[in-house]
Amino acid sequence: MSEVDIDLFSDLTEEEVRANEARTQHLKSQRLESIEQFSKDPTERTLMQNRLVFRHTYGHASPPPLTVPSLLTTEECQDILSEISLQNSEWLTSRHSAFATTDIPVSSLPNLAVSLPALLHDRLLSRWIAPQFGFHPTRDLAFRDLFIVRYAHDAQRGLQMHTDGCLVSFNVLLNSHTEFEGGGTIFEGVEKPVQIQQGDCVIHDAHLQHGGMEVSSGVRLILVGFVDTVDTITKDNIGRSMAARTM
Ligand SMILES: O=C(O)CCC(=O)C(=O)O
Ligand SMILES: [Fe+2]
Repeated sequence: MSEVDIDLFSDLTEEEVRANEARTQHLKSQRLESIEQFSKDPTERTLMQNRLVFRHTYGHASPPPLTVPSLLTTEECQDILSEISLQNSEWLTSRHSAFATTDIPVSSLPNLAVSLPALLHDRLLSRWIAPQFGFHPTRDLAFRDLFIVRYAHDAQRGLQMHTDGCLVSFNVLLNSHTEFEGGGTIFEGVEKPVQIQQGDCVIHDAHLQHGGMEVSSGVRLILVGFVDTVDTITKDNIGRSMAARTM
């Protein structure tokens, strides 16, 4: 074949389209066959198997959001908020590129950077998120990001509909619901916004479209977490630090 015969932009022939479809179908059924042979118990499967089962189960339809009441006590919520005032932390608006929140990363708060992820790992990842989504309670999951978000009637009021770049997301209301009007999390397919009490937590599949309902008065403060499998978080962190070194 001469160079002029190669047209990268030509449409595939009907035969090639059929062959591609058959290959995709074959891969799908191979994947399904191997998933069916996995143990039904997530603690007996590997991390990669658990991830495959998660994708297979929720790839086409997300489960409805789940509310965990009183994940944090009122005192614990207040301690988190006092730490922000104590550190005189600056609210950032450029950490999440596409759907930016006004936020502070927990990693920048010295008295919470280690203790809060540890507490949430135990109380939320192991007890709720791992069993709910088919992961090993202690081995598989970690936080890709953990941050405190501020919505206010005279600043950022809400957040448009989006999906998060992780497997599972959650938010915990940190201040009292009496300190604002409106607010809550809107989910595709859920009629009313999910409005929780101080310390309660809403967990959801990160691919379920959701957004922050605008506050019409006052201030709403939430703790947001993006949860993923430890292997992908480690890989992305290595990639990021290598990119930083070559800059
Ligand atoms: O405001 C909320 O309830 C949702 C926040 C959120 O989805 C996010 O920060 O990614
Ligand atoms: Fe989100």
